[in-house]
Amino acid sequence: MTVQDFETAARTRLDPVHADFIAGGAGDEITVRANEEAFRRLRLLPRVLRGSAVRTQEVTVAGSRARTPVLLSPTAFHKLCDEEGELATARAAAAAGAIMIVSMASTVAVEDIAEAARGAGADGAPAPLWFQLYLQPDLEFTEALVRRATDAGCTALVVTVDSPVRGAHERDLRNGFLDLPDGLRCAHMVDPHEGGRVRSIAMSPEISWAHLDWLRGITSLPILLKGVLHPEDARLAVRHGADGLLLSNHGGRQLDTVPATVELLPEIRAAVAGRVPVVLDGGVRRGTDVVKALALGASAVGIGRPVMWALAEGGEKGVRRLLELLREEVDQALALCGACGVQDLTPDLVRAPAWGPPPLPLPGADTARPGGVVS
Ligand SMILES: Cc1cc2nc3c(=O)[nH]c(=O)nc-3n(C[C@H](O)[C@H](O)[C@H](O)COP(=O)(O)O)c2cc1C
Ligand SMILES: CCCCC(=O)C(=O)O
Repeated sequence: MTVQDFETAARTRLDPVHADFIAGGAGDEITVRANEEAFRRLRLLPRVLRGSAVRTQEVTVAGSRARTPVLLSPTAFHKLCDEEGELATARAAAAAGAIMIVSMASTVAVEDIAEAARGAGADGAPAPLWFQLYLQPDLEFTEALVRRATDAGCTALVVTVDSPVRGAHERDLRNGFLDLPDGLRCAHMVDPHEGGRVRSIAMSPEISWAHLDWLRGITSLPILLKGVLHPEDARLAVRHGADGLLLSNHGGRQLDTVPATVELLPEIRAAVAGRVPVVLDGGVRRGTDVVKALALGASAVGIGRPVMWALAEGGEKGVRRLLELLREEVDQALALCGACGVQDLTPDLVRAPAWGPPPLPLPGADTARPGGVVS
């Protein structure tokens, strides 16, 4: 019945160590909880008598058209949840017309995921696939991977920039979950030049804006930055040619105690001033969460853990059901808000507690947003 039900069901099927890997976050998991709590604290203020009989959920983000504003954020290791792994996920996403962001740490290669998605797209239309990248200090390797994703038909790159080092996942440390089980590997990290040796993904503190400039120079695909939280970095991202932001705190898995993403959305939107789309992920569990984020200016929202739970609970069918459920809930919320589609969702439909920017103005920041009503 609900997105949260998938977690309960999945836990009866998953190795508890793997369930902890999925559910867990960094440190005290303060940010993990904050993401969901922030959505619960927001209130919707609907409009009436607007004639909202015909409703659509279509969106276009960074040039990719989708039948739903809910996209699949990149999550690693789908074969922990289902034998078919990312193939099952891709078929379900394609059937729903949802954008799937393939993780660089996927257990199936992007070429095979693309083929599965092509076979399952509704109305013969290819479902958009994006590719998530951790920029590797080995630029030759990174460039080869970008080519692979491009040749496989991915229509955007999502560069994760919140991981100069890996977050401290204490559940995994306690459980001794430090490596993939035998037989599973990161499909993109197998090096054909080195006899099939599997490289590890480097989370590298040396990565800087210069690397982004380099990436901008080698690809014409749209580039979205995932994990920008500071408004000044949002401005810098635009200046460095980013085509969009995925406003994310990695589901609370990197720096603990950062704010909930939906709390930051108005500030980040103000910083980019409409120049690039902002997608949000973190804690989206209900159709009303989707509507709140869209009303506050997100172009789409991503879900991470729910996809893993649904995959563990019912494979491809599970993920299909998850996406259907969210479609139904979003449709219901749109109707009740008097909206025919995403374009009708405006900030006045949301009442927010007084979050607001820090007490001292940021240099150059737009500080004209008082607490209270978001407008
Ligand atoms: C099990 C798991 C694996 C993840 N793997 C990746 C990854 O490979 N790359 C990445 O950029 N983000 C990764 N993330 C973060 C997600 O893309 C996303 O930001 C987060 O899960 C959204 O929050 P939610 O789980 O509350 O929906 C992962 C998250 C989880 C839970
Ligand atoms: C190298 C795997 C990265 C997975 C990840 O990003 C996460 O677990 O949050």
